[in-house]
Amino acid sequence: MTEYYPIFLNLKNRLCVVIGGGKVAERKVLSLVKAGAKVKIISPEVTEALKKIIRDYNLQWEGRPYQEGDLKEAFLVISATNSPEVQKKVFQEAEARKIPCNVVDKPELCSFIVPSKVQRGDLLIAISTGGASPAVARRIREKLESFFGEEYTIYLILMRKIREKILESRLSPEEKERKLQTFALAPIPEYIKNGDFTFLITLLEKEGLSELIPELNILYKSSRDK
Ligand SMILES: C[C@@]1(CC(=O)O)c2cc3[nH]c(cc4nc(cc5[nH]c(cc(n2)[C@H]1CCC(=O)O)[C@@](C)(CC(=O)O)[C@@H]5CCC(=O)O)C(CC(=O)O)=C4CCC(=O)O)c(CCC(=O)O)c3CC(=O)O
Ligand SMILES: NC(=O)C1=CN([C@@H]2O[C@H](COP(=O)(O)OP(=O)(O)OC[C@H]3O[C@@H](n4cnc5c(N)ncnc54)[C@H](O)[C@@H]3O)[C@@H](O)[C@H]2O)C=CC1
Repeated sequence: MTEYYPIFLNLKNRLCVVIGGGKVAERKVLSLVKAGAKVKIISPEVTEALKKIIRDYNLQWEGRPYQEGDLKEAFLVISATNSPEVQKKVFQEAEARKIPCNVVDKPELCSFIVPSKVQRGDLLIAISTGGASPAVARRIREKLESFFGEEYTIYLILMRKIREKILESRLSPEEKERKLQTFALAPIPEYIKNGDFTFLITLLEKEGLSELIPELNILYKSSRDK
C-alpha cells in the first residue's frame, strides 16, 4: 500500500500536458481547466466532447502521437492513452525531468493520483481510496454531495468575512479563538438552507459583529438569483 500525501495544488496558468484524447482524458482535462491550468493536449485523435472543450476554453491541441521532449515546459503531466508502451515512456520522461506524473491505468507509474472531489466554493473535499476502488471513491463523493449542499458556498463566504473581522479586532488571542470556534460550531449552513437568519443575526449581535448583518441579505439574494 502506498502512503499518499494529500495537497491542494495551485495550477493557475501552469502548463499541464495531457497525453491522449479519450473519455478519461476528457475528465482530466476538464478538471485541470476548472483549476485554471494552461492545458496542452497531445493525441492523434480526440473525442467530440473533448473537441468542444478545446474550442470553448481555447486549449492547445497537437494532433499527433506523443514524442520525447513533449514534457519540456510542463509543470505536470497526465498520460491517458490506451498504449502501455506510450504510458511507460511518458512516465520515464516525467521522472527524468522530475515532473509529477499521473498514468491513468497504472498506479505504479503515478507520482500522484487524482482524487474524487466535492466542491462548494472555497470548500474542497478530496476523496481517495489509494486506488483500491475508484468506484467507491465516487460513491463516497455522492454521499458527501448530498450532505454538504450548495449552502456551503455562501457559508464559507460568510465565515471568511467573520474570521477576517475577528482576526483584525483588538481582542485577546483567547477571545478570538473562542469566537472563531463559536461561529464554526453554530449550525449556520442550516440557517442558510432554510433562509432563516433569526438565530444568526442574534449571534452576530451578541459577538459584536452586527456590521455583517446587511451582508446576509446580499449573500442570500445572490444565491437565490443563481
Ligand atoms: C489510481 C487512479 C489514478 C488516477 O486516475 O488518478 C485511478 C485508476 C484507475 N481507475 C480505473 C477505473 C475507473 N475510474 C473511474 C473514475 C475515477 N477515477 C478516479 C481516480 C483514479 N483512478 C485514481 C485513484 C483514485 C482513488 O484514490 O481511488 C477519479 C476519482 C478521479 C478522476 O479520474 O478524475 C474518478 C471518479 C470521479 C468521480 O466520479 O467522482 C471509474 C468510473 C466510475 O466509477 O465512475 C472507473 C471504472 C470503475 C472502477 O474500476 O472502479 C482503473 C481501471 C481501468 C480499467 O480497468 O480499464 C484504474 C487503473 C487501476 O486501478 O489500475
Ligand atoms: N484512471 C481512470 O480514472 C480510468 C482509467 N482507465 C484507463 O485509462 C486508459 C484510457 O481510457 P479511455 O480514455 O477510455 O481510452 P480511449 O481508447 O478512449 O482513448 C485513448 C486515447 O489515447 C490516444 N493515443 C493513443 N496512442 C497515443 C499516442 N502514441 N500518443 C498520444 N495519444 C495517443 C488515442 O488517440 C485516444 O484519444 C485506458 O487504459 C483505461 O483502461 C479507464 C477508466 C478510468
